[in-house]
Amino acid sequence: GPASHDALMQQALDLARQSPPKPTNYCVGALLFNPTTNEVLSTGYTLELQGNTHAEQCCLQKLAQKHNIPEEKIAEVLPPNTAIYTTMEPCNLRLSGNLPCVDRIIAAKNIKTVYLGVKEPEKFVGENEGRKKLEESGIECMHVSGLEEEILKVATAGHEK
Ligand SMILES: Nc1nc(=O)c(N)c(NC[C@H](O)[C@H](O)[C@H](O)COP(=O)(O)O)[nH]1
Ligand SMILES: [Zn+2]
Repeated sequence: GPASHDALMQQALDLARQSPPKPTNYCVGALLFNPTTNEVLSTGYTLELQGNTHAEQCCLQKLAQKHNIPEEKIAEVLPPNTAIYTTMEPCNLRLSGNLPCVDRIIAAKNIKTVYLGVKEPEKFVGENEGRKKLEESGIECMHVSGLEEEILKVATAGHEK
C-alpha cells in the first residue's frame, strides 16, 4: 500500500542519524517524495554535501546533480505535487547567512507539501517563521507527530549537555 507518513518520517530520521553532530546546527534528515508513484526522489542529511549544507538543501542539490542541472532549475525535474519530508521545520534564517531552505523550497515551485517532524527549537534563531512563510506561499505544511523526542535527540547530538 501507499508508504505512510510515519514510515517516511522514520526514513528521514534514519538519514538524520548519518549527520556529523555539530554544536552550531542541528542534525536533520529529509527526502523528496512523489506521492503519485510512491517514489523517494532524493534524500539528504545535514552536511552530506560539501560545505555548510542543510538536509533539505542536500536533497535538492543531489537531485539537480543527478539531472545535470543547477539547483535553481530543479522545478524542471520535480513532479507537480512533490512532497518533502524533513525531520525539522525548514529554516527561514541561518546564522551563517546562507540561503534558507524555505527560499529553496519556494523556488522549487513543484513542492506542494512539507511534512515536518518538529518545529525548530529557538536556540539559534529564536522563533523560526519557516512554516508560516511556506504557508503564505501556498505550500501546505503538516506536522507528522510521534517521533519528536527521537528527532530532537538526534538533532542536538553535537550540543554540549
Ligand atoms: N531544517 C534544518 N535543516 C538542517 O539541516 C539544519 N542544520 C537546520 N538548522 C537550523 C539552524 O537554525 C541553523 O543550522 C543555524 O542557524 C546555523 O546556521 P547554518 O546551519 O550554519 O547555516 N535546520
Ligand atoms: Zn535549512
